[in-house]
Amino acid sequence: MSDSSLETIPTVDDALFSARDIETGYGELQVLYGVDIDIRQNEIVLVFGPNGAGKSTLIKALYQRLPLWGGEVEIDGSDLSDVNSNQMIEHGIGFVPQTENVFPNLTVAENLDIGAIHVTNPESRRAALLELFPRLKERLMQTAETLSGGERQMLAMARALMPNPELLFIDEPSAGLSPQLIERTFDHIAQIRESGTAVLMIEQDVNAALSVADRGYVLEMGENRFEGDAMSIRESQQIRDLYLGR
Ligand SMILES: Nc1ncnc2c1ncn2[C@@H]1O[C@H](COP(=O)(O)OP(=O)(O)OP(=O)(O)O)[C@@H](O)[C@H]1O
Repeated sequence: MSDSSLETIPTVDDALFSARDIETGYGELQVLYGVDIDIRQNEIVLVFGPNGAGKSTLIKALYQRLPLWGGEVEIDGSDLSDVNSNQMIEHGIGFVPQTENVFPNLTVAENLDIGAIHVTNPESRRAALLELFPRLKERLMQTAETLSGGERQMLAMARALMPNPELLFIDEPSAGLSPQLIERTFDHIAQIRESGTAVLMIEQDVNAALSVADRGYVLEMGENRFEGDAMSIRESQQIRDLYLGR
């Protein structure tokens, strides 16, 4: 399949993060067949595609929550093949999973403190993040289980941002949120980029995600199908018909 209206960007030569030929799966089931992803500094990159394409599998593999069967992952030129997911933050990469991304019985403040494990100046970092997420400031002593869905998503992002990662992976930031909250969540993701953290996100609400993304990759049946800048994707009739029809 090809789409002449979509500009294909060859390998990015100034990438902060690069993944090449990623292969993985579950038991006997191979899900990814040689996927490539590049992320530049201060860039929001969106991965989208049909259900079952392997998007969540990809983000888990890139964060080493799933063993790689093949391929290479690098940040700032250093190889991450032998780095486990608990050490990823030491290499400047944070992760906001779709579920179980906060400690429900702990307060907002305690959740942020837990995110501060590798932070040299946690007080000033916390203050900076509460500026970014003022809603959390008003709820510091409230337990995470009592937050609304949107507030919980903010807390999950703030917690992952405490160590000031260079790159944040976010799995389905809009999952379960109302349209108004979806818009606010993507505004926050744009602010995260402004504050100096690049973002790789997977998102079903592609139109909303493209409003802030710089580039996007379409994944289909475990392979790269298209890649391009967000405007090319938005303007591609073929991509609209194939992937944005809902
Ligand atoms: N833990 C697992 N064990 C076995 N197979 C799995 C597991 N998780 C996912 N799969 C399979 O891997 C394939 C890709 O799933 P994945 O969740 O990565 O797709 P996705 O693109 O994120 O889909 P969706 O948009 O529906 O969330 C699917 O066929 C799925 O059934």
